[in-house]
Amino acid sequence: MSSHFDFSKGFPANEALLVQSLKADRLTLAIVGLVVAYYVALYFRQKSRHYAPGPTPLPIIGNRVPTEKTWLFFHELCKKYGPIVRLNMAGSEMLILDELEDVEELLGKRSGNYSSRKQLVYAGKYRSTDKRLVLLPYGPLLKKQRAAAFQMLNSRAVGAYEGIQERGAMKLICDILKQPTKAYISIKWYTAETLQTLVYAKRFSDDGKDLRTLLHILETFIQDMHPAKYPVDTFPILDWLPDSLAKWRVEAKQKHDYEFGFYKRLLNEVRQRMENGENLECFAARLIEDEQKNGLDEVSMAYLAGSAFEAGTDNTAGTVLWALVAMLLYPEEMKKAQAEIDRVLGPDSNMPPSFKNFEDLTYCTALVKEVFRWSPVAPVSAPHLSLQDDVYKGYFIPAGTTVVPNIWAIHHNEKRYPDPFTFKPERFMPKDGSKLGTEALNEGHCGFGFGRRVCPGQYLASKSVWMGVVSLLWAFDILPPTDVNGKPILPDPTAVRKGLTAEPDTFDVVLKPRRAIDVDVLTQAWSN
Ligand code: HEM
Repeated sequence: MSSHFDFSKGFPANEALLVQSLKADRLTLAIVGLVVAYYVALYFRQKSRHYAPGPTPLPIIGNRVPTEKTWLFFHELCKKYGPIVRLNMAGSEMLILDELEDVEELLGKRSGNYSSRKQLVYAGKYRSTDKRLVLLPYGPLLKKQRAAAFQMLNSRAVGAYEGIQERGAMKLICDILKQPTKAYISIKWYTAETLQTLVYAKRFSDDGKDLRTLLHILETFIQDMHPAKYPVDTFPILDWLPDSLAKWRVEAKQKHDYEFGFYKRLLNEVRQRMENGENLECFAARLIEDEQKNGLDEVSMAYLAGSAFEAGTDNTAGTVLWALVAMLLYPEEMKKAQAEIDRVLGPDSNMPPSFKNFEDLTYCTALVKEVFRWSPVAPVSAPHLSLQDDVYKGYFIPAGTTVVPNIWAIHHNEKRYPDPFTFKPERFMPKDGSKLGTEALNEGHCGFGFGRRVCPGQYLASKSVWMGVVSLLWAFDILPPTDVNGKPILPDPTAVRKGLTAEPDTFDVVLKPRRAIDVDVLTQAWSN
């Protein structure tokens, strides 16, 4: 029997199947061969290069990183392997930096190479349609957005917002006096409303509907931007799946529609008011006026204004909340700050401190700086991404490495800050007895990040924290509740909310007025 087929006549069905499966087998073999060759080549290439030390990655998935208290996990690795640790997550390089000297060199002096961000498929591509400043890669859109933000937030410009911050802090005191059990939401209201006034020239309505929407957006966003939260951010190949098999994509797009709708509405309200002839002094109005010059489209403008609103609210409020935790655990430091306030304003003052008192409240300023150090609200900053191959201290750092500065570890480095776990404002008191200006709030710690991606809102933020904390210290004794035996119930300073940032976990606090405050007088002062 001939073993040859007549190709022109086609195959009997089972023979056709045989040929098809032979072809498929060959294809599979070729693909497997290519993949193996790729990994073998990668292995030898990596072997020939001297990478920073780190734990051995598991096959295919690489190293795993927890989504909670990531900074502690990174610090433990650095204790074992040294201050520079390399991780590999499914082929994606990551470098953990535990010491300031290395961070300053790479993210500071070499910032031309280390100022991008890794593209996050879920939070960046789908949720933010690649328009949210904090997630933008290095490039023209980032430069445009940062330049526009700089105009509103540079150290000189923020001097003009002091009145807004002072009035916001007065309202904070009134809100807590009226509803002492709702301090948490009053603090969020304070930081968010300061920003809403600056960005959109409006206050929240009494029902706080917009605040709730913003907090809802933030709650999910700080979790979504964790690079280890969604498998697609580790295995981008999953993005090839159709929507029917990628429910996460549908969900990310829904979140985009929701938040973009919200930010667009706020921007359009400003546009409408300008068209109605109102002369508005706010960031959104500047963006609308400079639309042509800035070259930003509507989505970019809505996200940029929204970014200032959202990036500022949570971190600023989180830091004020950490100050409360510190006061509960370190009552002596609280008393020293209150004694200073009473000395400067007079024990019977009926109005809270203002920025005019800043230079006389040195201990309070040192206390606020210590809060930034003791419990940084952004413990691993926002990771940077390198653009080109580099060599540092003999270690090869390939292009596309995610570089994580461990701010928490830097702030708890014993050599830099002796007795680092203790809250000690004295460490920031000038040795020569000189006064501190507002710029001092941002010095001596690195809570606002590094290099070309340093927080653009840092000058506004540190002054908002100062004003909030000093006003609370003026108005209230910050006390722990007690249990049935009269024992104080103290917060755990290591308990944090889930996500890449670290707001303290829920804790109970008693805010007891320490002076007679006329709420009507104060209300009149802030509502003007
Ligand atoms: C206490 C409050 C705040 C803290 C601790 C804080 C901290 C940070 C940190 C660590 C980063 C990442 C920096 C880096 O990548 O190296 C950052 C980025 C950013 N922050 Fe803040 N921030 C605060 C308040 C604010 C405020 C009030 C605003 C706006 C009004 C703001 C706007 C931004 C923006 C837009 C980015 C992204 C910058 C970029 O990716 O280029 N932040 N912040």
